[in-house]
Amino acid sequence: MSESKQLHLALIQMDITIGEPDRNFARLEMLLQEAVQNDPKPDVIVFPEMWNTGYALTEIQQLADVNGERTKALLSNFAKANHVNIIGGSIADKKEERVLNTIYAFDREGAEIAEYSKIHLFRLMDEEKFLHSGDQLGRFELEGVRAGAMICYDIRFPELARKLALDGARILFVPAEWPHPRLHHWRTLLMARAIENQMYVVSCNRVGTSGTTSFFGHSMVIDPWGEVLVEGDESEAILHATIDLEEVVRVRAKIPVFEDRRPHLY
Ligand SMILES: NC(=O)CCC(=O)C(=O)O
Repeated sequence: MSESKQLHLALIQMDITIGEPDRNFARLEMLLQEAVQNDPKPDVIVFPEMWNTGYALTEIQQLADVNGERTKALLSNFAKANHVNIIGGSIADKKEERVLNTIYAFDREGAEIAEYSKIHLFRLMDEEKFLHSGDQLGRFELEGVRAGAMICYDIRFPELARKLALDGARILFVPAEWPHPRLHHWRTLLMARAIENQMYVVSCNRVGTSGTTSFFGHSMVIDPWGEVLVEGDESEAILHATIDLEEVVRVRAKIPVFEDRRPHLY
């Protein structure tokens, strides 16, 4: 029987004010302080996609965080001061003249453990007109366990999640700004990624509205058997769940999907 490896998670399902990074930084700092007051204290905190600017794409060149410096300073300092891992949602960050949609993650000592820029840009929200796509996978180690990161629209690409799982990921983080009317797609795709890869999926979606677009939250933690451990509604909230990463090993032993694959046929 394997030992358990528990992690307490906090998902900050926040509203985002479009085009106002100062307000969003202030709001996030307040919610981070609230998240670490929970009993049990979280081991990992996660938040949504593009939380610094929202989809202010026509002004994104001016608003994006240059080299992610402001974001990295806040998240690294907070992680170290509170001895907590942070999977920092994603931000609009500017590298030279290019704006990307990037996750920065930090360990309990405040050291950067991951940087992943969204690979698949979402045309329905004009991302491809204003953003550049990343060209690296979101692979990293969290508390000695392999983990993966994808951003929002990326979850429509099962090959990407499978690649991360084949590389050993036991937990997949998914920050998002996923709006109505596609709640059914959001829930089904996240559950499929968890069940088919027999891994934890930790998704954090924003709430609130931007113009005529309304974001539904429904952040979820899904276990490797496909059970939903926690799910938000449409209001701002900090969601908590405790996971046991050894459950991935148990589920993979019960139905050995990874041993039964026959990739030479497909
Ligand atoms: N921000 C996004 O990538 C949104 C993706 C989305 O809404 C979808 O349906 O896919």
